[in-house]
Amino acid sequence: MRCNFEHHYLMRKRCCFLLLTCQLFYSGYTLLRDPHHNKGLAFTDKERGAHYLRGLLPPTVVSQELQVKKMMHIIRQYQVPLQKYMAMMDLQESNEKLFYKLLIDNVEEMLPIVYTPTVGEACQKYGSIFGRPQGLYISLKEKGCIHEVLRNWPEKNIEVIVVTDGERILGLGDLGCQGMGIPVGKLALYTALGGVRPSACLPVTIDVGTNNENLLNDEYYIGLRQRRATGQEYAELLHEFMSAVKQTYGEKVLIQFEDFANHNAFDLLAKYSTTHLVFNDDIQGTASVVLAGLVASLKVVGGTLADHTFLFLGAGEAGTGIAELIALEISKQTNMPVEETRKKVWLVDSKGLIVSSRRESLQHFKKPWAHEHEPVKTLLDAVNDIKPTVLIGTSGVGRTFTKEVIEAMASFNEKPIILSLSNPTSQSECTAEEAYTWSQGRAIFASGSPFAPLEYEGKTFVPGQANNAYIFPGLGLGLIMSGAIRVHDDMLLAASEALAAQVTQENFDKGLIYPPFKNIRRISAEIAAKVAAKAYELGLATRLPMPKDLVKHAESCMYSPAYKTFR
Ligand SMILES: NC(=O)C1=CN([C@@H]2O[C@H](COP(=O)(O)OP(=O)(O)OC[C@H]3O[C@@H](n4cnc5c(N)ncnc54)[C@H](OP(=O)(O)O)[C@@H]3O)[C@@H](O)[C@H]2O)C=CC1
Ligand SMILES: CC(=O)C(=O)O
Ligand SMILES: [Mg+2]
Repeated sequence: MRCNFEHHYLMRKRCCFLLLTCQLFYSGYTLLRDPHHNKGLAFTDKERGAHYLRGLLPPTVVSQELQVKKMMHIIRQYQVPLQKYMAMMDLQESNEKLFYKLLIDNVEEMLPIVYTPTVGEACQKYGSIFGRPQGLYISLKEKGCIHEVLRNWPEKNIEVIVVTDGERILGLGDLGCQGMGIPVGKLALYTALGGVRPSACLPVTIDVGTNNENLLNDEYYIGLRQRRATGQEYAELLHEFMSAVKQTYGEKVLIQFEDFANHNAFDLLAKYSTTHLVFNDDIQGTASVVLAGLVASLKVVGGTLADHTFLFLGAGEAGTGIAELIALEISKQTNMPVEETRKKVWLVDSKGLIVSSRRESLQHFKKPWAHEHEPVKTLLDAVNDIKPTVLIGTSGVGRTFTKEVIEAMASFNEKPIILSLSNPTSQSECTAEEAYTWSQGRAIFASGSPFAPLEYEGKTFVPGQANNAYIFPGLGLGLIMSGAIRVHDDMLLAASEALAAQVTQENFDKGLIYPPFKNIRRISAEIAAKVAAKAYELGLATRLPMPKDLVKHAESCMYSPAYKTFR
């Protein structure tokens, strides 16, 4: 479809006029239906009088706290997590401040609803539960006019974009256009966990089709009904998008690539990391959070990172991204070249252990991990041969850490470190219960999606959540507040260090290697401060001069969900 520029110009003029008239008569019924300003029953009598709300609300006036309490009561009555998700999305669309207040005040309870695992189910069923559209859909139909499409978005001062093409949604595969739930969910966390203003956040889904036959045959599917565009057609659409974003929002807008398939993810990151403020959360955010957990766990297992041996199940974005950051950190600590430190890390993919005899047929991101070793087919054999101290699941395939695998880990490690990172819960390589039971309570365990605390032989274990949600909100805030123009690996290391430093003895005593999410805003401020400091140190910051107290500055930048008083 071609864009008619003249028509678009006239439409924009009309919109500006409407906007002005909206501002002039921004009251009454319209005000109640504007999610950014609506306060529902919390409008005071004075506000009701001044803004033509009399009679549009029942007479009682309640506090925001009571509204949160009532909403939580309603949400807790839903038995099905997807119903809770839909209630939350309705709230976000009707009263944004109440949505964020509720999410911030009940973060541990609500994170599994707006994020993994429930967001995965929401994406699978997005077509059926689709109500009001959230985010911006850029499909092949928009080719040639993406710049104009971006201008249709109501907010102009965008600071963060989370973009997916829906091809690898969590461990659920290709969900096409229905992947939109992921950018929407991630950006809700940017605000709730990192304090970035909601109006500065833009969720985007690039729709180039889907290869998911079920969706193509689903009458409720909301995306393009065609197989995925690839090659030049794909690259051109992505390039137009990346250029249009920079043209529209400037070079300081942060673009987070999320849940792209690995055959595009690495290339997109390499291509745009020198021209845009961009990072890939699955490769880099995940690496930073896992490194933090590993550094923290050294306090329990002892030794340095270099004393450990790491084995991954899954050698894609998450696996090789984490592997590289571990190797980089060991290299920094030991002054050994990274080519040497990589030898501490082994990866298994769907064909077995990655070894030198497979080098020729390996994708480029696996080649650095093809060490000298006999071919090994199964994970169990790899565990028995390599004898890792740390086992990390990034395969996207559930229940692949079998009893035999975990028992083997526990047979040569006093405290085996076992991380099942794959999401959602159904794809986790093992459950918390399996990790603790099969290791006789000795495993140090964390998972990508949350597991409830459990008892084993009279002791309560609290499984931690190793999820990039600890990192990207603080990382993003640090980049934004320093006006950074590029993401550098040292910023990921700084974020990791800041997170590891937040784990307390009390957390360790419960078996945690991450601090609880209830303190996440303070943690994000610490991460943001360290990231911003690194941006200034590297000469990549543009907001000068550097504030004296970066943690305080980060806190002062954070969005507050408290209602404002209207005159
Ligand atoms: N906790 C967190 O914060 C995060 C978790 N994740 C999760 O990690 C998982 C993987 O994501 P990502 O790395 O991006 O995906 P990729 O598709 O890039 O990589 C998956 C890897 O797993 C391998 N694999 C698949 N099936 C098997 C199997 N049966 N046995 C051994 N290896 C297998 C693939 O092998 P091959 O290359 O041979 O096909 C590939 O190397 C997802 O479930 C995702 O949700 C991702 C990011 C963050
Ligand atoms: C957490 C995340 O980014 C993923 O599972 O893809
Ligand atoms: Mg992801």
